[in-house]
Amino acid sequence: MRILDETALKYIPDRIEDANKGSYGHVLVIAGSNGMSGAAFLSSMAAYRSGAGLVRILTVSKNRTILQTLLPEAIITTYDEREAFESKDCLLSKIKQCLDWASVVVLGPGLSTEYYSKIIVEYVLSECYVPMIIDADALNIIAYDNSLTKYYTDNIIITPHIGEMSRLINIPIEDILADTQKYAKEYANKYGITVVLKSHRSVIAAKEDTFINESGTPAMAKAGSGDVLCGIIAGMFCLGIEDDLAVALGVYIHGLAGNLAGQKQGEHSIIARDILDNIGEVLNRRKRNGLI
Ligand SMILES: NC(=O)C1=CN([C@@H]2O[C@H](COP(=O)(O)OP(=O)(O)OC[C@H]3O[C@@H](n4cnc5c(N)ncnc54)[C@H](O)[C@@H]3O)[C@@H](O)[C@H]2O)[C@@H](O)CC1
Ligand SMILES: Nc1ncnc2c1ncn2[C@@H]1O[C@H](COP(=O)(O)OP(=O)(O)O)[C@@H](O)[C@H]1O
Repeated sequence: MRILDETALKYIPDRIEDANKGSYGHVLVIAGSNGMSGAAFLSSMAAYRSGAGLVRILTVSKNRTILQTLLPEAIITTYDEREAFESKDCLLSKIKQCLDWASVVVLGPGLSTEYYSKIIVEYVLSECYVPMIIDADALNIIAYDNSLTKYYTDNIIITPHIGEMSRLINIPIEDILADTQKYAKEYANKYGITVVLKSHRSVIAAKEDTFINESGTPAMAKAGSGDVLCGIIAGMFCLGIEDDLAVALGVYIHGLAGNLAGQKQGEHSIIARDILDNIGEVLNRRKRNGLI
C-alpha cells in the first residue's frame, strides 16, 4: 500500500523543447447529454490544464454551441440521439473514427443512461485499445448490464464514487464505506482493471500496487469535482506517465488542486472550475520545491 506525497510531482516531465501539440496526446472525451454539457466541459478542460495537446469532445448535437463557447480550444464532434435508432451504422462509424484518432479516452461524465448512450458505451468498450477512464453514467450503464464487463481489459481505469460502486457490485454504500480498500481491490482483481474508488480518502487499486490518496478537502464535495478528475488522469497519460503512476498521480494532483482552491476561495465556496484553475500551480510546485 502506497501513499504519494509532494515528491511524486518530480515525475511530471518538462515540456520538450521542440514539442508540437501532437507530442502530447489526443484525448477523446465521450461525455455530456442534454442538460449536462458541464461534465464534458470540466473533463476536457482538466485534460488541457494537465498537459494534453489536443482534446476532442464527442457529445450530443445540442451541446455543440455551449461547448464551443466554453472551450473553443476543443474539437467538437456531435451526434444526434436519434442516430442510435435511425442510422446506427453511421453513428458507430463516427465513433470509430474518433477512437482511431485517440491516444486516451474518457467515457461517461454526464453521458446519461438513455438507450443511445448504452449503444455508445458498448461500442466504445468493444473497440477501444488505448487507456480509457470510465466514469459516471458509463459505469451506471455497466452496473445495469453486467455482461458489458466482458469487454474489460487492462487498459481500463474506472473511477466510481461510492454510490456508483454500490450499483456496480450491488453492495450497500455503508458496507463499502466500512472497507473501501477491500472492495476496490476485489473488483480490480476480478476484472484485471484499475479501480479508483473515490471518497474523502480515495483508494487506487492499480496493477502492481494499491495507493491511498491523502490530498483533497471536503471543499471538493461539490458537483463536477469527479469530472475534473477524469480529465487530469487523461492528462497524465498525455505527459507520457505510465500505468499505475499516471492514475495515482492524477488523483493526488486533483486533491492538491482542490486544497489550493479551498484555501483561496473558502471551503464552502469553491466550484469545480476552481479546481481546474489550480492544476497549473500544483504542476509548477515541482520546480518551486526543487524536486527537479
Ligand atoms: N454539470 C454537469 O454536467 C454535471 C454532471 N454530472 C453528472 O450527473 C450524472 C449523475 O451523477 P451523480 O454523481 O450526481 O449522481 P449519482 O446518483 O450517481 O450519485 C450520487 C449519490 O452517490 C452516493 N455517494 C457518492 N459519493 C459518496 C460518498 N463518498 N459516500 C457515500 N455516498 C456517496 C450518494 O448516495 C449520492 O447521493 C453523472 O453522469 C455525472 O457525470 C455530475 O458530475 C455533476 C455535474
Ligand atoms: N470530503 C472530501 N475529501 C476529499 N476529497 C473529496 C471529498 N469529497 C469529494 N472529494 C473528491 O471529489 C471528487 C468527487 O467526485 P464525484 O463524487 O464523482 O463528483 P461528481 O460526480 O459531481 O463529479 C472525488 O475525486 C473525491 O475524492
